[in-house]
Amino acid sequence: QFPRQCVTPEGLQSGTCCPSPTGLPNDECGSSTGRGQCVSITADRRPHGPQYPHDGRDDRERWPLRFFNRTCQCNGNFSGFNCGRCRHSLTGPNCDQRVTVVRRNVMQMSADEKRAFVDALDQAKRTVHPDLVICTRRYQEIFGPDGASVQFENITIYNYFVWTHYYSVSKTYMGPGQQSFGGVDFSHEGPGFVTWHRYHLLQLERDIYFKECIGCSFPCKYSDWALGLSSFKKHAKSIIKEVHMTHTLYVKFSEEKQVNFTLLTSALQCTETNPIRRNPAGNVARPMVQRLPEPQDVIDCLELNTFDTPPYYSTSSQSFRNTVEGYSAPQGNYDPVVRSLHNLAHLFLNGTGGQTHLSPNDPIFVLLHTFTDAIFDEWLQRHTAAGTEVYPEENAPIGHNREFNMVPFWPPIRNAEMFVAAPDNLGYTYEVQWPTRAYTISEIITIAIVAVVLVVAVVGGVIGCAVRARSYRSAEGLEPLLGEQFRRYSEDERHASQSVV
Ligand SMILES: O=C(O)c1cc2cc(O)c(O)cc2[nH]1
Ligand SMILES: [Cu+2]
Repeated sequence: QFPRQCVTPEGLQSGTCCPSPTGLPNDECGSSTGRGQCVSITADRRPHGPQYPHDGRDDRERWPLRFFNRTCQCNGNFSGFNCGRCRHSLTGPNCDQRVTVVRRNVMQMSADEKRAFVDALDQAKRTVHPDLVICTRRYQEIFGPDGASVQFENITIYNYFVWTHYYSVSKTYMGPGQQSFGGVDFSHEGPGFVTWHRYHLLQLERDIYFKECIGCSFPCKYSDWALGLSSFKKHAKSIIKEVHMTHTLYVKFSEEKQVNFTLLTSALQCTETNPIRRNPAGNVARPMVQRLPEPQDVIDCLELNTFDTPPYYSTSSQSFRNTVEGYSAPQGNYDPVVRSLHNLAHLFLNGTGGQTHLSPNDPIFVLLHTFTDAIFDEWLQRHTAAGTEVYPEENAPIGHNREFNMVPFWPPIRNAEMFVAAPDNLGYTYEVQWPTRAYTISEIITIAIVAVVLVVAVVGGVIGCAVRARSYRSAEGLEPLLGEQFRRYSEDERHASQSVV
């Protein structure tokens, strides 16, 4: 989560992480070429919700101040931990060329395209992250006994994707012999769910194409998990087939053993032991999660106009966020036994993909979350007036306030920065055919009545005209012509006027 250059004992003691993109002296954050400068980090101070009552205990509070308090602030179109990259949607040596990538349905890709996608993920599983390393201890323990070493490790690009999710959901360590506190989640059960997972995917996309070049991209793919189980047999392009596609990946991944992180002691232990498990058909003991969401669920959820509602938690009702996350019914009403949309898609997998601390290990996570992000983006676009002010500024669960820096990303990035329509601001669009609402019975009846009335009116009008035209034509033979009438009238008038004179 921090740049390799910054995690030296001196770097951590100084609290400053402002590397140079060129490696030259006096060029922190590329300041010599005007790319950026080193500044103090601001972290959200607003109150968080009551779910987390242990302030002061967790390294992730007011992220990332426990580790660093100075970072690069990049100018103009530059971005990245050392201002050596471009902002999302820009590319080129001067970051002045716009790029937009299209995130497509994995089922509509050719076999070659699918293979390229799988290979890219597979390579990400084996390639060490070029910039970032992870801490394997709590802050208190990161300095070795000699003070000259620190506890950080290299990690591969895909495993970094797994680890960031794990770190964001892990429990708060409460001290030796004490049970960890589980009522904390920096990426789920709050408004930050959509913004956190959006950045998570963007970061994977960028890391896979870490050597930025014009025309290079690795757009995430999605799978439409809202096809519904009933559609499985009907749809040749069903999610089951796509599950098979990722099974290839699954085999490759399992050969290398999976990362399984467990917080057993104070240390963040990481062991690559378990294979990915996925067993949708074996969900028999859990009838509630034996189905997938239906297209109608997506339609209903997109019709919720309020982004989030107090308490901005997994108990919120009539909240678009809590509905797409899947803690309320698709129509928005909270029900503790309901699992819908995104959560239902996770739980349906019945295995690795259904457990928050492990789920990104299964690469289907990328497809699942890309579709979730597509729904979020569609909501943002349908609610174009939804500026960041509709995102709660305070009293959301810890980590979820609008200005909170999302844990554990580096450089610091606030929830608000991801609450923007992707095509204009983040350089990607979705190719999705959104389902449309079927008419209700009463609407069908209304439409039928209106149609009948219209037909009657039109037919009546036509008949009326025809009758009138006919009677007019038949009267033509009896009545004098207008010219004649006029002539006779004029003659009468002339006689009258002559008699007056
Ligand atoms: O129980 C749930 O609703 C549930 C499981 C699960 C796993 C996961 O990785 C998520 O991101 C969410 C989630 N919800
Ligand atoms: Cu998820």
